[in-house]
Amino acid sequence: MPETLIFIFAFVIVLVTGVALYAGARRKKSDTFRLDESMTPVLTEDEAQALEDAEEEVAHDHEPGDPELVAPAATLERPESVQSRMERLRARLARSGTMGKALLSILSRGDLTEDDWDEIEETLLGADVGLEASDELMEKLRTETKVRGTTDPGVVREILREQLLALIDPTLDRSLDTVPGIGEDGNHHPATVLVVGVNGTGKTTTIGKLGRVLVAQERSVVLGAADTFRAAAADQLQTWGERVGVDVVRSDIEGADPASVAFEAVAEGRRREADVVLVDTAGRLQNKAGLMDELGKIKRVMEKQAPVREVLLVIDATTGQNAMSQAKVFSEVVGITGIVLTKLDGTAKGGIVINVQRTLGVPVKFVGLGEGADDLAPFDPEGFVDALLS
Ligand SMILES: Nc1nc2c(ncn2[C@@H]2O[C@H](COP(=O)(O)OP(=O)(O)OP(=O)(O)O)[C@@H](O)[C@H]2O)c(=O)[nH]1
Repeated sequence: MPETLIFIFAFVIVLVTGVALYAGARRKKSDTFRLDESMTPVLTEDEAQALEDAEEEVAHDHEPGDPELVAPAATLERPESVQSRMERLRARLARSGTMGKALLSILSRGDLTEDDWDEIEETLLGADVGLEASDELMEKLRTETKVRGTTDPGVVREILREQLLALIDPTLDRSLDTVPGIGEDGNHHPATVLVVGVNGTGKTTTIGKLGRVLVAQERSVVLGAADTFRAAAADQLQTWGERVGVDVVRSDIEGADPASVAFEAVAEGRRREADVVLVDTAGRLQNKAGLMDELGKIKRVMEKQAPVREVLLVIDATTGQNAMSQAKVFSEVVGITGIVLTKLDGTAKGGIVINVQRTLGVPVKFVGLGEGADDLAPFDPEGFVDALLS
């Protein structure tokens, strides 16, 4: 009899545990849960004060429409490795390089006349290299071709390669700082990346693609949809996240405070000890003061949680001079640490790489080379120059 009782008791325990585990697993797979007080980590006194200040600043009330965390769906894609995408995208880079081939053909004529040099200048300006960099390059080419005194295509190619590479500066640090750290308070600080730029340049797409690069490198990522100006931008970001299992912090209210979403995204990154938090922004160029207020507030509020390690400016390579003036405004309102040049697949004006770097004094770190999910690659100066001259 006691054996029967023990058996019934054990059976009931197994049954109850099984039901609890099943319910937990279901919740994990499909819940979209709202951030609430119970998820706030234990904080030091200073930190609690800092969070309180930040929360005041973003009028953080946890009302309907406040930022919420959206978990990804179950079926995941495997993003392409960085090495493989660089090999695949090399041919697309060559399309932006008609400039290289045109220069080679003029320089190989030998005994260049002033008309030939005018043609070289036109080619450089036409490829968006910019006046200052074009003058500098022509000066170097004049000297080098004279010193080496040859029209041998191999030597001319070598001279042009050296000089283009010098202008792009292979010594610049093009890495993206994505290593998390521990703050002075002893808490986990994810590496946070703020992405800015004019609407339509490809910010949301770039964040989605960048998330995939990081997932391919086995980093844990949280996305923040702080482009609350356009509701579809958050949906778009969520779709990118869902494809590779990355969570998105977003608000359902169009026009919600973007700083509040950015704050919650970094807070969530801290809570789950994520490696990287990528934050999307709206970047309407209504006026410089408005932009400065908005981006300044977003950055300030994020920094209450963890230092903003990178501010990436996304520029559309097909918009030429317009892109340059937008870039200047953004770099004046928020310190830029790197440039992402998108749509390089859609232009023959690859010279903009040189122009934008010189104008802003920060390196191009990534290039967008198509609308495909893995059509983003780290910028490699040597590969770029070789593609221009191939
Ligand atoms: N060909 C090509 N298209 C790109 C590239 N990057 C982005 N796009 C396209 O550019 C368009 C705009 O991209 P979004 O990511 O929505 O731009 P956004 O800057 O976030 O725009 P807002 O949300 O309005 O601020 C989309 O159709 C993208 O597919 C690229 O490298 N090459």
